[in-house]
Amino acid sequence: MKNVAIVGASGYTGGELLRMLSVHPEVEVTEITSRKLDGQPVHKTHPHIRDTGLVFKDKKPSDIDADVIFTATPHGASMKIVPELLETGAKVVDLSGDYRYRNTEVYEKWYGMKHTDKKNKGAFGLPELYRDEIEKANLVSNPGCFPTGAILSSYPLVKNDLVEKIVIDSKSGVSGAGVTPSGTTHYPNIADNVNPYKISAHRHTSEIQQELHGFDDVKVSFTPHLVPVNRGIQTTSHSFLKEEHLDITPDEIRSLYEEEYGDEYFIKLMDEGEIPHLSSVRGSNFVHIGGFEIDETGRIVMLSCIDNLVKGASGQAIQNMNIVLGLKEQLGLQHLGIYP
Ligand SMILES: NC(=O)C1=CN([C@@H]2O[C@H](COP(=O)(O)OP(=O)(O)OC[C@H]3O[C@@H](n4cnc5c(N)ncnc54)[C@H](OP(=O)(O)O)[C@@H]3O)[C@@H](O)[C@H]2O)C=CC1
Ligand SMILES: CC(=O)N[C@@H](CCC(=O)OP(=O)(O)O)C(=O)O
Repeated sequence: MKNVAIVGASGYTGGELLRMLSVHPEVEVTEITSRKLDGQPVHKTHPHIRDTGLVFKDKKPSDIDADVIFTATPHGASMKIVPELLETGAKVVDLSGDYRYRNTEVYEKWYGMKHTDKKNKGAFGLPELYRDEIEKANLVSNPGCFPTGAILSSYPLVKNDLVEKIVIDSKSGVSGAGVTPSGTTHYPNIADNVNPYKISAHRHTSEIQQELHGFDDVKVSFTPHLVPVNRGIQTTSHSFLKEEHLDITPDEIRSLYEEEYGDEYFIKLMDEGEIPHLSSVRGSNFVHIGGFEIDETGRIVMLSCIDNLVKGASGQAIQNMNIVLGLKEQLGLQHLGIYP
């Protein structure tokens, strides 16, 4: 058994890590930290996590003793904590945006703050693309929730150099905004509504661009929307074919996805005409990808659905932990979505 600690365990992704790790056969959560809940039993905050004996502690990072530590903390906070955690000899999986950028200047521009830890570099924790790097890493930087669905559903198109521009439109459940209530997440503003936000400059644009732009300078734009569901991200990507590829067929597009993801346990490609739904992936680490249609203007329409708290955060973080520990990648993550 390996010991696991969760820093910032009072938040939504912390709770989700606890839920999923409770049935993991090879690891045990031994420490959970919170600054404000010091001394409180876990179920007072996460009522579904019972009988663990776990109590929140307000601990200094250097006093945490575990084989793997998840930092489920906001960006800006993680980079202050992670260097000390790495010095304990633990492997760290960070859920924030702090270590996702190969170029910290891009981070500083989009997050509007100085990066205070330029020494430690994280492997980008999207296993379907970077498994080999993750395997060797001491620090894994879990991707953002929107980028996970957006990158995976567009990657085969850019890898094969087919498109010149991608316009990504995503709808997110409200748990994506974290545990702290705000005006934006207030029930009357959310219910019966669809709220576009940060319509041309959401920070995840830069993360998606980092992963997709490198291929022949494809132009990537992104707009998120809040929808009245607790969990899930539905993404529709409009990719515009290059002039020289206008004769490609939907079947040929599908074959590229089958080639890329055929062996990927967590990626399910929908049948022809089948639309992926949030209700099929909720609570699971699966990504459902569909679409594969091309309209008269040469626009490929791709669709993806994930659970933002699972494949978009804590599930993917556990997938990364499994890889780092040399365990079977699916351990503790095999359960299906809770349809309907
Ligand atoms: N929610 C989601 O769907 C996703 C979230 N993420 C990222 O994962 C991370 C955690 O997200 P989420 O669980 O939703 O966030 P929450 O806001 O729900 O929880 C974060 C927790 O971090 C602790 N915290 C806040 N500030 C600090 C600080 N300065 N130092 C130490 N601890 C601090 C708080 O605990 P306390 O006050 O008790 O100490 C808080 O409960 C964030 O970086 C987020 O951007 C990534 C993908 C998806
Ligand atoms: C619905 C909602 O508010 N979602 C968050 C993104 C989720 C997230 O946590 O992103 P990082 O890990 O990159 O911080 C947002 O748009 O800021």
